[in-house]
Amino acid sequence: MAIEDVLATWLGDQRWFAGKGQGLHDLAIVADTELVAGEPGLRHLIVAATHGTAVDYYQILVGLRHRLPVRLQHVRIGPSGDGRIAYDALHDAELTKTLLTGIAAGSKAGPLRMGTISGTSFATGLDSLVLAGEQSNTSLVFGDESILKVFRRLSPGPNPDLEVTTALARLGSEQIAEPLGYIETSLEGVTTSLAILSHYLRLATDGWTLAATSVRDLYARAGDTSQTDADRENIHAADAGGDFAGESRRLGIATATVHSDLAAAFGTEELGPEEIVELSEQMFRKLDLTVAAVPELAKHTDMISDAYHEVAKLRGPVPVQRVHGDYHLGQVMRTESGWVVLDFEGEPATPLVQRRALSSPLRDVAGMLRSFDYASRYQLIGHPEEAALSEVARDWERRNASAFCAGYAEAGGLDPVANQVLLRALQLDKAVYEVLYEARHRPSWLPIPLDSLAEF
Ligand SMILES: Nc1ncnc2c1ncn2[C@@H]1O[C@H](COP(=O)(O)OP(=O)(O)O)[C@@H](O)[C@H]1O
Ligand SMILES: O=P(O)(O)O[C@H]1O[C@H](CO)[C@@H](O[C@H]2O[C@H](CO)[C@@H](O)[C@H](O)[C@H]2O)[C@H](O)[C@H]1O
Repeated sequence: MAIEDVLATWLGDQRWFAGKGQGLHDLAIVADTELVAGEPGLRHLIVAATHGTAVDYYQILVGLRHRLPVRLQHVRIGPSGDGRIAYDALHDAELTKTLLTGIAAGSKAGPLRMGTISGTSFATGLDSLVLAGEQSNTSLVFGDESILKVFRRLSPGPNPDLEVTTALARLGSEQIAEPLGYIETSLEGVTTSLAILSHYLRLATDGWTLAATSVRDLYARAGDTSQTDADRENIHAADAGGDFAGESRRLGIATATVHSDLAAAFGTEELGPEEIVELSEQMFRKLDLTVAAVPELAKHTDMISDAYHEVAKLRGPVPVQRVHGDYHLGQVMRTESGWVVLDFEGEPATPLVQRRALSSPLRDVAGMLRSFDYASRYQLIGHPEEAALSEVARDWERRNASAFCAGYAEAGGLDPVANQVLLRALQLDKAVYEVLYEARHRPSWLPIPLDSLAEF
C-alpha cells in the first residue's frame, strides 16, 4: 500500500480531522522534511487532504521504527514503505525533544523555521507528555515547564493565537500564558505557524472542570432522594457548596480586561448600517449551510431568523475589535492569581480571514454564555433524574451567566444587558455552529445545542 493511502486511512479517523462525515477522497504529500535520521527516525509531513470539494492541509509528525514498542502501539499509522512502521511521533518523547531544542536554538530544517519570542527563555532536554483530552490540536507538556501546541489542520497565514498572545505579552497582560517560541513554514507562499510553545500553567485548572464540579455538587444535592420533595425543590444554585458565581464574575472581569488589551493592541472600528446588514447576512448564510447538513435544526429556523432580522434593523454604530472568537469554559484556566485565557485561534472551522477580522466583543460574551448552558446540561444527558433537575440546571445557568455579564460590564466591557438584540443573535449564531460541530464530532452531545434552541 502506498504511504499516502496509509496516511489517508489514519487521518480520516483522527478526532481533529475536519472532513468528518464527508470521507477522505485523496491525500498528497506537499512537504516532507527529515528531522531525525536513523532509528527512531522523524519526518515532518504536510499533506493536502481532499474531502468533498474541500482541500485541507494537515501537519503530521511521523516517527519511524523497525519495531514499535508497546507504549507506542496505540499511535501506529501503518507500514512506511521502507520496511519500518510509521506512527504518530508526537507521542514519542525520544523524538519530541528535537522540537524543543530546535526552537531554543532557532534551527532551520528544509522549509521549517524554529525560533524563540525575544526576551524569553525556557528549559530544554525535558521529556514530553501528550495532554489528555486532545481536541482540535495536539499539545505536548515538557516537564511541567512549557507546552507545545502542535496545529493539526493548517491554514496558510499567521496563526491568530501566536499573533495575539505575542501582542498581549508586549502589553504586559496577566491574562495570557506567555508565548515562548514557535515553529513555522511557508505554505502557499505565506508564513504559516505550525506550533506554538508557551509557558505551562502548572497549578491551574480549566474553567470547564471547575464549572462541572459546581454543577455536579448541585445535582447531587437536588437529586438526593433521601430528602423530601419539598426540601429538594428548595435547593438553588446559590446555596450549593460549589457555587461558581464568584468565579463567573471574576471571569467576566478578566474577559473585559482581555478585550480592552486587544483593543489597545489591534485597534477598534465601528460597523455602519451596511456592515450591520452584512453581519446579519453572514449569520443567515451559516444557518442555511447548517440546516442543509443537520436537518434537525430546521424546526428552529423561524425563531433564529427573527433574531437575525432584528440585527439587520439595528441602528447606531456597533463597536468591533479583535476578539477571542471561540470563547468557552475549556479555554480559560483558573491560576493561583486569577483567570488566564488560552487559544486565541478562533473557531477551527472558520476561514482564517474571518477569524482575524474585527468582530463584536459580545461574540465572546455569547460564547461564554453558551458554555454555561453546556455546563448546566451535559451532566443531564441520560441522567435518571433529568426532568426533575432541569429547573435547577436553568437556575445554575442563569445565575452564572448574569454574574459573568455583571463582572464584564463592571470592568468596562460593553454592557450585555443593554445590547440584548445583538447578544441574543450572537448566542444563536454560536448555537448553530455548535449544532454542526456536535453533529460532526460528538453526535451524542447534539441534543445540547438543539434542546437549548428549543428553549430560546
Ligand atoms: N499554557 C497552558 N498551561 C496549562 N494548560 C494548558 C495550557 N495551554 C493549554 N492547556 C490545556 O490544554 C487544553 C487545550 O488547549 P487549547 O489551546 O484550547 O487547544 P485546542 O485548540 O486543541 O482546544 C486546555 O483546555 C488546557 O487544559
Ligand atoms: O476547544 P476547541 O478550539 O477545539 O473548540 C471546539 O471544541 C469545543 C469542545 O471541546 C467546542 O465547544 C463546545 O463544547 C464545550 C464543552 O465541551 C462548551 O463549553 C462550548 O460552549 C461549546 O461550544 C467548540 O465550540 C469547538 O470550536
